[in-house]
Amino acid sequence: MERYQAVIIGGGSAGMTAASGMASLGAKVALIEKRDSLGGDCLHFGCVPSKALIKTANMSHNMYEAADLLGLNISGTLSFEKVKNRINEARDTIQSHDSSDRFTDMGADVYFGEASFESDHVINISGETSIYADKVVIATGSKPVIPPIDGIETIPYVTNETIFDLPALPSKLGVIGGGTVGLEMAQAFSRLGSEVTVFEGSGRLFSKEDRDIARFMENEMSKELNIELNAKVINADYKNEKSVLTVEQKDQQSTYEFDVILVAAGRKPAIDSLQLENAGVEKVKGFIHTDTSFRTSRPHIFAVGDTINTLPFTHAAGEEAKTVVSNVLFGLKNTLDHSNTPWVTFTVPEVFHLGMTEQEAEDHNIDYKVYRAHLNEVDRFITAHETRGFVKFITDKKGYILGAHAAGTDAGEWMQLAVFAKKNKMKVGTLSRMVYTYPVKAGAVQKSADLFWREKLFDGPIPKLTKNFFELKYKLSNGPRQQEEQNQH
Ligand SMILES: Cc1cc2nc3c(=O)[nH]c(=O)nc-3n(C[C@H](O)[C@H](O)[C@H](O)COP(=O)(O)OP(=O)(O)OC[C@H]3O[C@@H](n4cnc5c(N)ncnc54)[C@H](O)[C@@H]3O)c2cc1C
Ligand SMILES: NC(=O)c1ccc[n+]([C@@H]2O[C@H](COP(=O)([O-])OP(=O)(O)OC[C@H]3O[C@@H](n4cnc5c(N)ncnc54)[C@H](O)[C@@H]3O)[C@@H](O)[C@H]2O)c1
Repeated sequence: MERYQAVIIGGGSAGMTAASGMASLGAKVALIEKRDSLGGDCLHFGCVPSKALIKTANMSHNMYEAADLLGLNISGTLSFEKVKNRINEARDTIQSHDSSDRFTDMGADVYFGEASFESDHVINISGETSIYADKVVIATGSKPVIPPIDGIETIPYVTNETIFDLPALPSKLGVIGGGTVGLEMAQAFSRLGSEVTVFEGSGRLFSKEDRDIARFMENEMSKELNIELNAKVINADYKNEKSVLTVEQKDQQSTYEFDVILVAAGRKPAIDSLQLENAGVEKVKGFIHTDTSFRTSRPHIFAVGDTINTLPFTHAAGEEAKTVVSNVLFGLKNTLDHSNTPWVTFTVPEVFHLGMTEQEAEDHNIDYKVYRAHLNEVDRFITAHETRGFVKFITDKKGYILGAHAAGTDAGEWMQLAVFAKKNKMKVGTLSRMVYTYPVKAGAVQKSADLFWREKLFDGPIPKLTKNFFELKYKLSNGPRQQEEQNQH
């Protein structure tokens, strides 16, 4: 049996990062992936195709909006095949960076097949090969949750794993779940021309966001989508090639008919086929349980990415995998603090999230301050006619950044500044004390940070003191001159 110093299960964002780190340090490493190529959910069915779709949908939407504004005529029908080509081109380009050859060149052995634990040190691959692992990293990601709706199995619903393969643009799309996947997809399809209805079981959208951002975004989304809140889908049926959903809302039942249903009701760790019980790895609430150094209940087995209950994002998975490299190879206990890990929801406007929301500051009884700027005060947004949105910094009473949140065009790009400042324990005022090129979108950060100094300079005792000082100075310099003038007369 081949023996490895580390075996990584799952060739997605986390697994590839861990494998390349360990192989680059010279360890004997195996990477196992159940699909026939590396890249994981992010590349094949997640971030990459969704962001390519969103960009294409926004291009089409903006073109119609511009034509309307500038008096142009646009004719023709959108080719969904061409939309898919753009998605596939993006995916193929990134896939080429994630080829198995790259890992083989680094010295890792790549196995394609489904891994499961035979024992705590022996991993079986598709019932064919078994390999021995001194240490194991589980990085098998997550999969969509299919809610227990009566008849759901009778309708040809899609998930993020199949929506990018639809043969045609649906004219009516129903989305079950108004979370990140649901809203990003719903808006993109709406912007391509589908009529989209989102059914959200809870009473609000953007529930993990700061309340002001969530309220603002809910309003923005309602301009383009039919949003049904507190909506419980209780039945699904397939009639005359249409999916019919029965929805309960405020004790009333209504039926809706769609060409396509997207199920976007959350995700769960993809760990069922691993046979964790053979290795003695414990789970809590369906996630693999780890300590802060990503060790599971078996200290030689580690878990990272979407399999554990941290932040379910590609960049979080990557950082966890980087942290685990030295823990696996050198027995260290490095930890990772996700309080400085941001996330972005790629709707229009985009939503940026870093750290504490105002409600979390309240809940923790923190004496906090809010510095807020609206995009309609920022020249770059005014010139682009993109003034919808705002920035909100939450700080402690001295001005140290606890959280930073924004909604606005490209917020995910220009708010990145806040991550640097927070990670380096800076006060919000520091973001004001640097020169911003005029006019840039990051001017919104400067505008909110300026308020820190404005408050210090103009709301405290300083204006009174300076007023007294200038009055005195004026008197002193004017007194002798007036006397001189009188003497001359
Ligand atoms: C539609 C959508 C859009 C998203 N957009 C973003 C975004 O814009 N930004 C962002 O940060 N995050 C985004 N995410 C989340 C992101 O995709 C995940 O957080 C990230 O992929 C998690 O990485 P991972 O390595 O843990 O899992 P994955 O990338 O899913 O990798 C797990 C790998 O393990 C393999 N595997 C599973 N079981 C086995 C087994 N038994 N044996 C061998 N291999 C196995 C799988 O085939 C897969 O390749 C999005 C998710 C979705 C669904
Ligand atoms: N831009 C990004 O970084 C990005 C994009 C997409 C996904 N993701 C990641 O993927 C994860 C999963 O996304 P998601 O949208 O699938 O999950 P989610 O947890 O964000 O949202 C699921 C939503 O579905 C609702 N829901 C659940 N069951 C329902 C039912 N039966 N009827 C109606 N509503 C129901 C929930 O109330 C929730 O609002 C996210 O947490 C996010 O981390 C990230």
